[in-house]
Amino acid sequence: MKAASNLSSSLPISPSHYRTTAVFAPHRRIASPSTAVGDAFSSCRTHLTRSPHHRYSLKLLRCSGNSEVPDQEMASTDEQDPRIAKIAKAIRVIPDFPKPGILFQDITTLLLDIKAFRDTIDLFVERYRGKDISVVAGIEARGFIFGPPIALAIGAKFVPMRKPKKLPGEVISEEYSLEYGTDKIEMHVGAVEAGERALVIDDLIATGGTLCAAIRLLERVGVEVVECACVIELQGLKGRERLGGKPLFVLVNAMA
Ligand SMILES: O=P(O)(O)OC[C@H]1O[C@H](OP(=O)(O)OP(=O)(O)O)[C@H](O)[C@@H]1O
Ligand SMILES: Nc1ncnc2[nH]cnc12
Repeated sequence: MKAASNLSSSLPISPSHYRTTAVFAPHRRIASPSTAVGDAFSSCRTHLTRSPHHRYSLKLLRCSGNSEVPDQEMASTDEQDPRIAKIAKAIRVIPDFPKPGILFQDITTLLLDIKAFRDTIDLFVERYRGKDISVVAGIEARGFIFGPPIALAIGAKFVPMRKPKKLPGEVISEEYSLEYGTDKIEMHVGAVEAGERALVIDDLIATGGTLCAAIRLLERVGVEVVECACVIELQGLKGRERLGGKPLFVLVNAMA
């Protein structure tokens, strides 16, 4: 198998696409967020800039719930979890896929890098273990890759949230808007019970429409969505703002 470090060095991208941002939990409290869960889960955002020569420089942003204190230089990089940079580096960026103008964040290369993949799961597990979460709801398709190992590790069940007409049993569905038109996600009736605490997981947040629909679907049946978690957040699309104040935890920030 090709070494992970070589995967990203062969990326067909121009230097202007190399800027990536990593967000991580340094396991300490920073600011006091307004949401109960935000206090327990306050997180720290680092901006990680990859030069054409694959060197990284780091800047720290403070982040609590959905609000940030922008651009504080880090005094030192000691607080940076070293796993984050390697995860960011293992994600391949393909320009003009699936259509011109889209910078596609390809997590399949992260899955080839055993250490980076394991670190990705571990970072989420470290954050959510012991938080009384009984449901990990994963969004089709790439949320199915990250959700199950997290669910098993924290002792929660995994509930797939699927595209329409894929689930064989009785479903409830929630529609959401796309750039052009609408889409739907569905969940089996009876998969969750009112009063359960859920984590919603996906690989990536772009406009936030998908996560927003997942939150609505779970809340309609009385489930408390504790937090949403993604490996990647596309900056500039304001997906976070669509989550109605629900906390969002991401590992890597990338350019849309
Ligand atoms: O924040 P949003 O604008 O809603 O976009 C994010 C969603 O888009 C991607 O899935 P996609 O719809 O491409 O489906 P796939 O995972 O089945 O390929 C991604 O995996 C998220 O689920
Ligand atoms: N730029 C992107 N890369 C990967 N998945 C996406 N889903 C929506 N936008 C995406």
